[in-house]
Amino acid sequence: MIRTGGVQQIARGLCQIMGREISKGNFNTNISQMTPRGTLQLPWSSINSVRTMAVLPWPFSFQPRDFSLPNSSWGSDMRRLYEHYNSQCEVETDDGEKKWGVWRRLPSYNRSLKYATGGVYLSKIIQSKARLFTRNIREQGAGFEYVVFVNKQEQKCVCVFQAGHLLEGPPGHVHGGAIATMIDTVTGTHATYLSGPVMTANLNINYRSPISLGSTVLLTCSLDKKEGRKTFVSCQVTNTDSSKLHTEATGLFLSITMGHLLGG
Ligand SMILES: CCCCCCCCCCCCCCCC(=O)SCCNC(=O)CCNC(=O)[C@H](O)C(C)(C)COP(=O)(O)OP(=O)(O)OC[C@H]1O[C@@H](n2cnc3c(N)ncnc32)[C@H](O)[C@@H]1OP(=O)(O)O
Repeated sequence: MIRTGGVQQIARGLCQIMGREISKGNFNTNISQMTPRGTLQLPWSSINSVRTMAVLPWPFSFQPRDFSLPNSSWGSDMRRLYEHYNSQCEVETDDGEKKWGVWRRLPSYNRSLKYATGGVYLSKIIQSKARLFTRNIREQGAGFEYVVFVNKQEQKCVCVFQAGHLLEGPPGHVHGGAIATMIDTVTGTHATYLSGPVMTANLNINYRSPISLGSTVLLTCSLDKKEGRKTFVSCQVTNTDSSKLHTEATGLFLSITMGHLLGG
């Protein structure tokens, strides 16, 4: 149920972007409802008093850049693994129809919900400058280059991650905080995919072997269990053929309402 004015504002804002209207009702999106073209199928059937609701564009900004698509900074490992999973995202049936495959590539933008106020600190001026932490470095290849694919059947996801030169920790190697950031991002995205909006409550990380700066690694996440509002996810960071373990982690994610994000 919509509980706060802020949530209603978001719902209205999203609908206004799309030139549609909503008066009241539920607003609980799940990124598993994204369609092949990166649009989002909102659960409009659960919204009362809604006029013409159908498939709406992903509610970030107008024609946002999708950072999960290949760019010229991607090395051969990054491209090869992207192709490996991307080729399994869509399959062609005997009668030539395109259908989802076992994997889905999740689009990635530099701003999540545009209308989140973030409480009193995120003024309208600051809000317009807010950016997703992992997507805030303009230079391609300098920071976090990554793409996430999810496999709903197996309730797992993989992230292909190429660590840029601005992520240095120990000389020539990736900073532990940058690795933790990627683990939080990918496990959090996976938990959101499985359970809807969540926040990280607990993250345990063991660093087993350093990651060379500029190299590409795989983050593989799987669902351990779901208990009420709790989603438990584990994650392994390995080299590209999974023969070497770099990092392993477990995370607890708690389902939240949109009001929790808005401070409402
Ligand atoms: C949204 C739309 C998405 C759109 C798609 C966009 C995709 C774009 C990708 C970006 C992906 C980035 C992903 C980053 C994700 C973050 O980094 S989130 C930021 C870091 N996390 C935070 O700031 C969270 C801060 N903490 C909190 O807000 C609150 O503590 C929480 C986590 C919401 C929980 O509070 P609460 O809801 O009041 O829950 P509470 O009643 O305290 O506890 C409920 C249960 O959980 C247990 N629990 C709570 N905390 C813990 C804990 N730390 N350890 C163990 N148990 C715990 C309690 O013991 C309790 O258990 P039971 O007694 O029920 O068995």
